[in-house]
Amino acid sequence: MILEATGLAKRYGATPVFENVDLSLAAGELVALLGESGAGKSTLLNCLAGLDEPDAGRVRIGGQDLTALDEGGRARLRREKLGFVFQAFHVLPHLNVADNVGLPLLLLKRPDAARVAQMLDAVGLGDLGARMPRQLSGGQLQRVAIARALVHRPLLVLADEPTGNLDPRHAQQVLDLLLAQTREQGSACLLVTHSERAAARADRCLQLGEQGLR
Ligand SMILES: Nc1ncnc2c1ncn2[C@@H]1O[C@H](COP(=O)(O)OP(=O)(O)OP(=O)(O)O)[C@@H](O)[C@H]1O
Repeated sequence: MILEATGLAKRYGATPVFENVDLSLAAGELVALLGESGAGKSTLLNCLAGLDEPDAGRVRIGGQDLTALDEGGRARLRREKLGFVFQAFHVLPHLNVADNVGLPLLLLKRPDAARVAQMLDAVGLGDLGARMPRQLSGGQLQRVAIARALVHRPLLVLADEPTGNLDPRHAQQVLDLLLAQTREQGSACLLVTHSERAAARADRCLQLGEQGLR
C-alpha cells in the first residue's frame, strides 16, 4: 500500500471533525474524497500529510510511519514522497511561475529545467514560465500548484479540489494528467472534489460524513 491510515480521529475542542477513519490507497489508484462543505476533507488531507496532528490513529506512507516521526522527519518525508495541491494554492508571490513549479526539485537538490518545462506544457502554461504569480488568473494559479505538486514524481499526491477554479476543458486536462502520472508511476492520488465529472474518473469514491468514511 502507498497510503495506509488507521483509526484516525481529529477534534477541535469538544467537537469531533471525524473519528475511526481507515483508508488505504494502492499503487496506481486514484480515489475521490467527497463530502459536504465542513465535513472535514481538508482536515483529513492535512492529517494524512502530517501538516496537522491527528488526535488518534496512524498514517503510513510508502511503509513509513508518519505519525512516529518528529517534525523534521515529517518534513523530509513530505519533501521526498508527497505532492500536495492546496485549496489556496500557496504559490510563492516573489518567484516566477517556472521557479514555483521547480521548487520541489530544488529542495531535493535535483534541479531539472526540462522537467519543469514538461510540467508547464502538461498544464497548458508552456508560455507563462517567466510570469509572476500576480499576473495570473485564479485558474492559471491552480494549474501552477498542480504542476508543482507533480514535478518531482511523488509517491502520493493529495489534492484539495484541484479543478475547483477550472473550466471543463482545463479540468479534464488536469484530471488526465493526475490519472496518467498515477498509472505510469504506480503512485497514488487522493482527490478532494465536489465535481461529479471528476468523481466519475476516479477508481473509487469515498464519502466523508457523519458516519465517518465510507
Ligand atoms: N483550526 C480550526 N479550529 C476549529 N475548527 C476548525 C478549524 N479548522 C477547521 N475547523 C472546522 O472543522 C470542520 C472541517 O473543516 P474542513 O476545512 O476540513 O472541511 P472541508 O470538508 O474541507 O470543507 P470544504 O469542502 O468547505 O473545503 C469545519 O466545521 C470547520 O469549521
